[in-house]
Amino acid sequence: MMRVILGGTFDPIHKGHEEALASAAHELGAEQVVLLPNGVPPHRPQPLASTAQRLAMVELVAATHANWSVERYELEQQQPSYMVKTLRALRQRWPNDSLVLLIGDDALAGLTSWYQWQDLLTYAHLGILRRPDLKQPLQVELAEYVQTHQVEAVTQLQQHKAGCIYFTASTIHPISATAIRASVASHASADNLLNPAVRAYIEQQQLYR
Ligand SMILES: Nc1ncnc2c1ncn2[C@@H]1O[C@H](COP(=O)(O)OP(=O)(O)OP(=O)(O)O)[C@@H](O)[C@H]1O
Ligand SMILES: O=C(O)c1ccc[n+]([C@@H]2O[C@H](COP(=O)([O-])O)[C@@H](O)[C@H]2O)c1
Repeated sequence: MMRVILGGTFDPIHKGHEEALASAAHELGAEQVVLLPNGVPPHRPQPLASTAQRLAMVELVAATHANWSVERYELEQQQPSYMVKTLRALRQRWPNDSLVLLIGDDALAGLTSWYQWQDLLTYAHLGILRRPDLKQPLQVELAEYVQTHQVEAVTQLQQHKAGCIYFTASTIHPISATAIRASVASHASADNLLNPAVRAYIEQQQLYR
């Protein structure tokens, strides 16, 4: 069985996340889709919404798709959310599954700053979502690493449980949570960028105003 995982701050979760995830899951033939909200993001300012609110929004989105679930592991930890530690824990829980961690290619460009980044592939594959406007070349060490582990066929992700890097066909829509928070704060409409259930929740909780 294959599980695709998208980790994020989700402040809030938006259609960019939702559509990229649905399309990548379809392309890879994944049976399960896992949304992984982080607890204490190690690498960025802390979220505006509370942990409970971010979790509620992610759960509203998961509920609108068959086979999508929310993984609370990082929310239950007191320490910063280091992905390698999370994947190690998820690997113990799902020893026989193919696990594919999806990240944007902007995140890939910064991968060497992640805690123990070279161990990520011990526990999962990396599936890369492409940002068409990003033409930033990878630094040499990372480019070589990618070349060593890159596979061209989805079947290789299905046949192995971890260890491969695969560039998905799904591209990143130019939607960001930062822009959505700014729109809500200035009373501009972000309606078509959000799942309707999340839109209603933000309104009801008076978030980002
Ligand atoms: N529009 C998008 N399409 C596809 N993937 C996205 C999009 N926006 C973010 N992602 C990916 O989703 C993951 C989690 O993103 P995150 O929660 O930080 O959202 P964000 O919109 O980038 O937030 P912020 O603007 O607050 O930084 C990352 O791997 C990121 O590359
Ligand atoms: O493990 C790390 O060191 C690490 C460093 C940066 C980001 N992450 C995780 O990567 C995912 C995407 O993060 P972002 O906000 O950089 O798009 C999210 O789940 C973060 O918690 C993880």
